[in-house]
Amino acid sequence: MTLCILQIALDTPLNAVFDYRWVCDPANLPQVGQLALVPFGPREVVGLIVAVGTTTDVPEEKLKDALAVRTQLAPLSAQWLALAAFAAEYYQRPLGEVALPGVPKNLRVATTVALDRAIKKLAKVTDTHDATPVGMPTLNADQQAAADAIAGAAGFAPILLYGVTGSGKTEVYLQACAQVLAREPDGQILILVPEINLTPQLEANISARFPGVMLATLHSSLAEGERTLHWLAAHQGKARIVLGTRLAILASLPHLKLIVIDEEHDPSYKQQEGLRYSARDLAVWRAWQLKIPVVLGSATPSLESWHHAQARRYRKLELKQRAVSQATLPAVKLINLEHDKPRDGLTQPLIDALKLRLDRGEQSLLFLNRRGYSPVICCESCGWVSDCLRCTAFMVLHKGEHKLRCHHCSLEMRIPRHCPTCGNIDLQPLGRGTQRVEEGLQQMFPAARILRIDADSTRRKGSAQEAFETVHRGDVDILIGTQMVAKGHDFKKLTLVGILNPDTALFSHDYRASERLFAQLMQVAGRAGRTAQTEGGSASEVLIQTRYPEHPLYGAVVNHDYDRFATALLAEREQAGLPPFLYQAMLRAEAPELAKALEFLTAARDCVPHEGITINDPIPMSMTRVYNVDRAQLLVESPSRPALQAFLKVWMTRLREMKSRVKWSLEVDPVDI
Ligand SMILES: Nc1ncnc2c1ncn2[C@@H]1O[C@H](COP(=O)(O)OP(=O)(O)OP(=O)(O)O)[C@@H](O)[C@H]1O
Ligand SMILES: [Zn+2]
Repeated sequence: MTLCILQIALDTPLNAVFDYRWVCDPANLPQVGQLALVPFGPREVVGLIVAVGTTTDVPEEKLKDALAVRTQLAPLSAQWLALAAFAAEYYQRPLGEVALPGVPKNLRVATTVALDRAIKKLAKVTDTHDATPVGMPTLNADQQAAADAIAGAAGFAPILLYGVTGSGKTEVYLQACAQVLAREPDGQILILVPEINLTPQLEANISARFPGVMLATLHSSLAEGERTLHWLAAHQGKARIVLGTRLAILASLPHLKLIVIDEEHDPSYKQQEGLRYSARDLAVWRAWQLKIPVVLGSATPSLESWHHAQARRYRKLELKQRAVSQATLPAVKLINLEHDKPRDGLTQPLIDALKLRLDRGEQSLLFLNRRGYSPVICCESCGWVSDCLRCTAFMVLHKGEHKLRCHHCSLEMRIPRHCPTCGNIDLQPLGRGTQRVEEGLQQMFPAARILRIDADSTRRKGSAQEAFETVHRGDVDILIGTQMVAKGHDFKKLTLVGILNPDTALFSHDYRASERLFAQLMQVAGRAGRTAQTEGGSASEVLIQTRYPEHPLYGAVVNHDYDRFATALLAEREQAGLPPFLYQAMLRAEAPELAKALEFLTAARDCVPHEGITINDPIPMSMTRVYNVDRAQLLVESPSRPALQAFLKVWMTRLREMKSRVKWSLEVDPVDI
């Protein structure tokens, strides 16, 4: 028997790896990348073996024995470990906190029942290795050129697939996949989409196209058993295509040959808690590491990717036209709310346009990025408003449920019968959310089939998919929804899009707000007119209700002019010294009192020398209080990424040593400022 010392990474905030003793047959030495069960405090936890040695600094009497090594599972590859190590270092988190959550929960428990079951189940799947595509449509010349360029790219090749909405980017991905799978008999492909809701549509497409290929999906709403099975299928190389949301970027894919990120501009690729990573950025790093192509697809690329393409670090492939012949981009019109006063939130031109679609049996989409009935209720006699008791936010009226609800801390209360301050019984809803628009529409068009899709209407598992299927079947006349309906979906009968209240984002303090608003409007507008105009049917159009029709952002949407808008925004950013010309990190602190959070950040600001790094003053976050804690932030900036990284490393060590009771976190490349 041989005694070895296993160095193990565990999912804990402690920035360290832990040594354990393991006695085994020398023919069966544990390997780096294997999972092991170990005692940790009072618990038994599964960790990841990152080194196997013979010595340790831990005194003999303190050294504990590992309990088991999961030999039935092939080790995670050195490349996967390098990806986790990179993410840990770049985002300044302990390795274990990055690596272990990437492994399904079922494999991180004391028993191996679930693991053994999944292994057995997968052993029965026979892989035909037949990647012959079925029913591949003939691509247009631009699509074909793009697909060939992607499939033909050698080595590390970041590619921006810039194609207008409805230009058939999906077909380009599938065609490129077909070529890669045919060429690489074991090759695997990773396709990322920003929203779970987009997976069923694409999953169906991929399965129909490649019936002989095993497809695995990875997203947060899988049941644990399924997740284990799919993760394992990817890890064993059996799943040749893996389709997932951002978390899939950390999947183990031993034969990865191509990564596709659809709607690469989408903010959902950024994880906003725990390990605050950008799946898009990690994808580019992973492609670089493996020397493979990575495709970033969008009609409205992020300014970061656009900037890389302009500087020729990314290759730009363009699809200028809609894929379906005679389908054209919709005409975008601005309706000035100063002249056309809305009734139930809808102006007359929009009401007329809706009527026309109803008469012709076509679909319309109304987009309003605000759920609930109204964002606040108020008392007109004393000025009381429905503030949340725990947050700097209003409680939103949910009329159907007779409730006020805070969208930040989920506090709920019954709608007061009279004003809590002055007793006035006439409390008024102020402003309009999707439920209120839905109610108005029902009164206006009693015979129409109206469907609302937002986080409230799709709470039940599977209900979002059902709702989208109803729209695809054509059983809906007017669809009203939040950003959930804005992206990616290919609604074939839709000829009208109405955009109800986009102005608020024009005046945000966040410099990214206009980039986001522009992308969102272009995306939602892009849901209209994706098939050819039928005889006697309507030309597709988009009506935007605004108080600022002269704003250049709307002008760019009217002209479908991403190029000019992006170029102007980039020039502004360069002049103002903002990303992507500058690198940032945000330190956030939260405490029961704002003063404590600010005090911590002030101490943090001064605790290490920071030449070449700008550290701004600590400020309260714009929504200061959430769930009874006050939050403040400190922005750190540098024109050099390596300089910022070097500083962060020293700074984080120092901050951990401070052992402050204030809860704090760091976000590298923050997206919400
Ligand atoms: N070569 C082709 N011939 C005919 N139809 C096509 C072709 N390529 C794509 N299509 C069809 O065009 C429509 C739009 O394609 P797709 O949804 O891939 O667009 P997209 O570029 O991803 O758009 P978006 O950015 O808006 O999501 C789909 O209905 C698709 O089936
Ligand atoms: Zn609240």
